[in-house]
Amino acid sequence: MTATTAVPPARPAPALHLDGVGITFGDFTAVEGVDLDVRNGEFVCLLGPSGCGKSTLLSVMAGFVPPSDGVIEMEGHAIKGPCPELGVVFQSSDALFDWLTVSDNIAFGPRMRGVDKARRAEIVEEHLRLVGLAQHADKRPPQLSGGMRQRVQIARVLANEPEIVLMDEPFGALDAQTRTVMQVELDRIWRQRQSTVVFVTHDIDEAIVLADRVVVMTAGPSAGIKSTYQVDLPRPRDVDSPAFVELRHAIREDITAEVAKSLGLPTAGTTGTPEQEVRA
Ligand SMILES: Nc1ncnc2c1ncn2[C@@H]1O[C@H](COP(=O)(O)OP(=O)(O)OP(=O)(O)O)[C@@H](O)[C@H]1O
Repeated sequence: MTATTAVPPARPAPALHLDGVGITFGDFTAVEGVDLDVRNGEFVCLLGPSGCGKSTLLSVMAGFVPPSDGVIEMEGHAIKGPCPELGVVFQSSDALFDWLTVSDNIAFGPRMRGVDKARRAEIVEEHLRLVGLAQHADKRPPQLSGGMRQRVQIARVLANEPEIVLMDEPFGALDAQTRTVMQVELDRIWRQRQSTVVFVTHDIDEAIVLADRVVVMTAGPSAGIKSTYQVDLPRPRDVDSPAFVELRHAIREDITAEVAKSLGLPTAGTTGTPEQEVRA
């Protein structure tokens, strides 16, 4: 007779795993001791005071900069540099090729990967539809508005079918109305694609509208994770709902405390405690 032992199914490695990540520039420590797991299909927003190290942390996740300390892995493998599995959307749409049409900008990545012409045409059509730019396929980026250019950038990144999309304040340069529309659009696109997203912003409402989890960073230097908020509100989110307003208030207090600390001001009346987990 043979004895059998039930083996629990292996848990898939997180999409992104950061363990004790630190980033220094010379003798300046920008980020220190960051532990963070991002699940597959999760939308995580990194929020924090200006200059705390959000973009720096994102650059490390993108493989642009190696961490000075700690480990960073994608699906269980060390990130050694930029790779097609990691798509990056920047704040400015300067990364677009102004001399190419919208279609050709979207087709660029697949062409570089050797995708044949017929399949490229399908990818372009699908992504033009996804970002609502089918009517503008033959225009060039300078002929588009800021919001449209950002949608081209998003389409171009998604056309490469990255496992993880890293976004560094992609709507930061847009006016308030366009920004709100883009947040709704991105929420819709993400729900359709269910990609893993890490999104940097300093806009609290933007983070709550988009995220499954909001990660609030401490003020630098040596910035780390102050608190995380699991956002379980139904999508699309109602910015005027009591739960949204309450969460906005809690996060604002958290960040205000960090800004005050960095300016050497008193922080009485704030709620933040290190690494707290809050559900909304
Ligand atoms: N290449 C570099 N050399 C030296 N210091 C740097 C470098 N890049 C970033 N820093 C410093 O690291 C800190 C974090 O910068 P970072 O741009 O990541 O902040 P941030 O949170 O994204 O800011 P913001 O919200 O204003 O965009 C800042 O003090 C910045 O001056």
